[in-house]
Amino acid sequence: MSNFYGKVVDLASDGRLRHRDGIAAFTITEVAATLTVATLDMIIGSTDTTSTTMEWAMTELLRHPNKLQRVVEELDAIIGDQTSVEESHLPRLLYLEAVVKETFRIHPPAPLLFPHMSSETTIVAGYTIPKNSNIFFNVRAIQRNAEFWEDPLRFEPERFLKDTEKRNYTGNSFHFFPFGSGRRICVGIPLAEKIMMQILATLLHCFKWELPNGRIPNVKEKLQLVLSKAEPLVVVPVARLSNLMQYK
Ligand code: HEM
Repeated sequence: MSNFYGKVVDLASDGRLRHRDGIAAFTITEVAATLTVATLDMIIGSTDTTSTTMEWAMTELLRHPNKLQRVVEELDAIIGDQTSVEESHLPRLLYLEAVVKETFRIHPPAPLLFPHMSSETTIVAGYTIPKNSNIFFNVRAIQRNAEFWEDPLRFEPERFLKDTEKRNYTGNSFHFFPFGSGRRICVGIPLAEKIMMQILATLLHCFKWELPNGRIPNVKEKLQLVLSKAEPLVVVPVARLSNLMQYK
């Protein structure tokens, strides 16, 4: 993934990045080719990951009505029913943020991150990893490991309300890193975070979500490009705001 960023890093690190008047220089062909790849990276990296996580978050909330109720109460307290969700509301939606993080913990869209390669032979926990090995980090297994997480399969957003400094997306905690870590960490984190919060807040603020025949959605997974739901979530939206102008 992301040959553009890789190319810049590689050229810079082995001194091949040309400079003109002190500014890094590329030919027009390099710019066109790398921008195409970078744009594809952005589209592939951003669409399925966010839409899948949205579906998982809704699934978990519908399976846990008391958590859903807490989100709705927070939205009502902070936004009310006379206005729509604005970007300025998002930093105050702390419980919703915890819901998003807990969703990323249990259902990381990229369960093995993206493949990495060892640049030299190294020993980790007594195992020798030869140079040029393909390495996959099983972040899904780590984030469900009972050694690091109490009752790891339970959907419990409250765990992210404590210790918020450590439990963030920076990749500095090796118990929670759905966006990867280090120099190839996802470049879209701020955007992904905002999209998730804005869309989920809007969906849950504007509508009450009902399950056809009251059927509780299951959590069966299917590994495609991302780790998605095996069966799509089917829900029925019902308007819940008294101010109908909000739906125009
Ligand atoms: C739910 C949302 C997202 C998740 C879970 C996610 C996850 C990831 C992961 C796991 C990586 C690889 C990190 C590694 O191997 O260490 C990555 C890389 C990347 N992501 Fe995302 N991503 C998301 C959204 C986005 C968005 C919104 C964009 C762009 C607008 C984006 C663009 C990229 C790019 C360009 C890379 C490659 C960075 C590099 O190789 O240097 N992603 N992402």
